[in-house]
Amino acid sequence: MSMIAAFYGGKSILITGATGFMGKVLMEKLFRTSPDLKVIYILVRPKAGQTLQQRVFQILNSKLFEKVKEVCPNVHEKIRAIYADLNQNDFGISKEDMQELLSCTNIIFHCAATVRFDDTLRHAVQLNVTATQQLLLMASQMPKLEAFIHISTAFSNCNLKHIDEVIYPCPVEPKKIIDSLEWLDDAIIDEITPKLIGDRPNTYTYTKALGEMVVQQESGNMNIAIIRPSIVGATWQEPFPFDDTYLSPSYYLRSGLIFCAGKGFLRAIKATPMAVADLIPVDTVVNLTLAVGWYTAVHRPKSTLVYHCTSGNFNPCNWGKMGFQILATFEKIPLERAFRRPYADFTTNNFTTQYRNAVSHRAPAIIYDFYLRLTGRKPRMTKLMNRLLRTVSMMEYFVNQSWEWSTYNTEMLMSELSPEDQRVFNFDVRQLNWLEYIENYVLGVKKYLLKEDMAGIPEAKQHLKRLRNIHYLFNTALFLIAWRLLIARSQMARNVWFFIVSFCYKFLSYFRASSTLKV
Ligand SMILES: CCCCCCCCCCCCCCCCCCCC(=O)SCCNC(=O)CCNC(=O)[C@H](O)C(C)(C)COP(=O)(O)OP(=O)(O)OC[C@H]1O[C@@H](n2cnc3c(N)ncnc32)[C@H](O)[C@@H]1OP(=O)(O)O
Ligand SMILES: NC(=O)C1=CN([C@@H]2O[C@H](COP(=O)(O)OP(=O)(O)OC[C@H]3O[C@@H](n4cnc5c(N)ncnc54)[C@H](OP(=O)(O)O)[C@@H]3O)[C@@H](O)[C@H]2O)C=CC1
Repeated sequence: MSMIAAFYGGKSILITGATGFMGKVLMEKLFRTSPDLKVIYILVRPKAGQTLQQRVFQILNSKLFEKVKEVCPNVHEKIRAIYADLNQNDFGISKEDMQELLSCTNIIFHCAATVRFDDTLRHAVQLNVTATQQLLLMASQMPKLEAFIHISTAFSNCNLKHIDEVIYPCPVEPKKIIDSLEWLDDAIIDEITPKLIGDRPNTYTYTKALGEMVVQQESGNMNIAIIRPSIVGATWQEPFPFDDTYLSPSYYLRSGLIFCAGKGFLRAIKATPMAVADLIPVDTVVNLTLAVGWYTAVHRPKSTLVYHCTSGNFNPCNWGKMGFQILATFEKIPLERAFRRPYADFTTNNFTTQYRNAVSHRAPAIIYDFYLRLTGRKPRMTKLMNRLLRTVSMMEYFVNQSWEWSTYNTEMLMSELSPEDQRVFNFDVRQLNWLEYIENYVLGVKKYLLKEDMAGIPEAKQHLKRLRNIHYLFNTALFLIAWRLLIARSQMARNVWFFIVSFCYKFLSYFRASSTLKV
């Protein structure tokens, strides 16, 4: 019997960010392994014209929850969606709901955040720092609270090369930042943002570091733990390999890029092939999170423990290997109607990157838009390409260096688990087979995101052959035009040309004469 699963039985659990990438997988695992839990409160806001109930309905009816419905048929009765907007004071939660949350909650998993790299400092602080502070204040008034688990990121201290499982101080106190944002106007905030974030690449990593400081400062006598996952990717094993049925900004930077590589939109990136690609499957992160929730509540460590949830030190994979495997999979199972043949050119040089962007990305987009215009359609490729290149430039920081995360606490926790818990809540990434994982990822993009049928593979392969022929034809035509222009202008080029032509002529004459002799 799993001790962790039993621990969550009968518990009232509060999850923020339950509609997000990680939150959904966390909820799914909780229901699947502890169907006798009492209730999961989720703090949700209406979004994209959908009410809270519609959002919950959509989640429960997604493929992700298929297995849950078998083991927990009354799952819809056990989810209690509470209106909450983390940007508002007291999250805009009604008095009755707040009363219920305060008096019943046993465990909190705080997943909500803005994960966008391009968010303004004001918004990122509001969500990743102020909201965390408010939630801790709420938690401190919960008499039945057993553990508060805060999800941070392994990149909160990405300005360091070696990162320990400790909370590092930031030069400016979070409280001072929160206070000053109240009276500073947006233009001034934009101006001081680069100075504040210092050697971090974006507001996301900076505000996640501030969030950790807030957790430390406001922990009081609560049992708190922090989890720092690296780059969270699709599921590895559970509930089934690869799930990406979620709409979230993380999608754009994972499956979105794989999609662009498969379609041939993205053919070159500035990335260091030997740098570690510290991807971690979302089910691994969720398993560790649930194990940490149990350990923190039951063992009540004296201080706030930080757990790194990374793959690099256990089972490293580098960007070169990842790119190669993505391409190898697209060779076997190509996407339908690709724009160009998939190709991955990794370069670390700025000039080559600029050149590649111009020749491999922008020029084909412009030519294609010209074709669309000619055929009376709306051009769209250049806009798409600019957006893609902007995204790729934002990830350059993360794909051109490696970090070293210590994992003492994570390893300690692993050793504390019973063999059954190690199996049910497996977070040992040493068992991960990267080639298989990446292949499933690519397959998932094709099957679940693009909803492409495997029966279309022969046609997709034919299409790639046509693209290759067009590519050869185009390059030959380009070469001949360039050569023709050169011959018209340079005597030396003409001499070389005559030399080649006469050489070929002599060779052919010799070949014809010798074959006549044989006959
Ligand atoms: C040469 C080829 C080589 C092969 C390529 C290899 C690819 C390898 C894949 C591995 C990924 C590598 C990751 C790099 C390192 C990241 C390090 C991360 C560290 C962290 O802690 S990350 C924390 C999480 N944060 C993120 O992951 C990034 C967050 N995302 C963003 O900040 C923004 O998305 C971004 C990147 C700034 C782009 O912004 P924008 O251009 O504004 O686009 P949107 O996000 O608004 O979305 C675009 C568009 O797509 C729609 N969308 C989103 N999800 C889905 C979905 N699941 N299905 C369908 N459509 C989706 C979204 O609604 C938008 O549509 P619109 O109609 O509104 O335009
Ligand atoms: N994805 C990754 O690669 C990594 C993620 N992390 C951390 O993991 C956690 C979860 O990330 P992930 O699931 O990817 O993020 P998502 O963007 O997928 O989900 C964010 C969640 O926060 C909610 N949220 C955002 N703003 C508000 C608001 N104003 N009020 C109420 N809810 C709000 C979203 O709700 P809504 O659906 O309404 O927008 C959504 O449920 C975050 O703390 C992140 O920092 C750490 C490392 C890597």
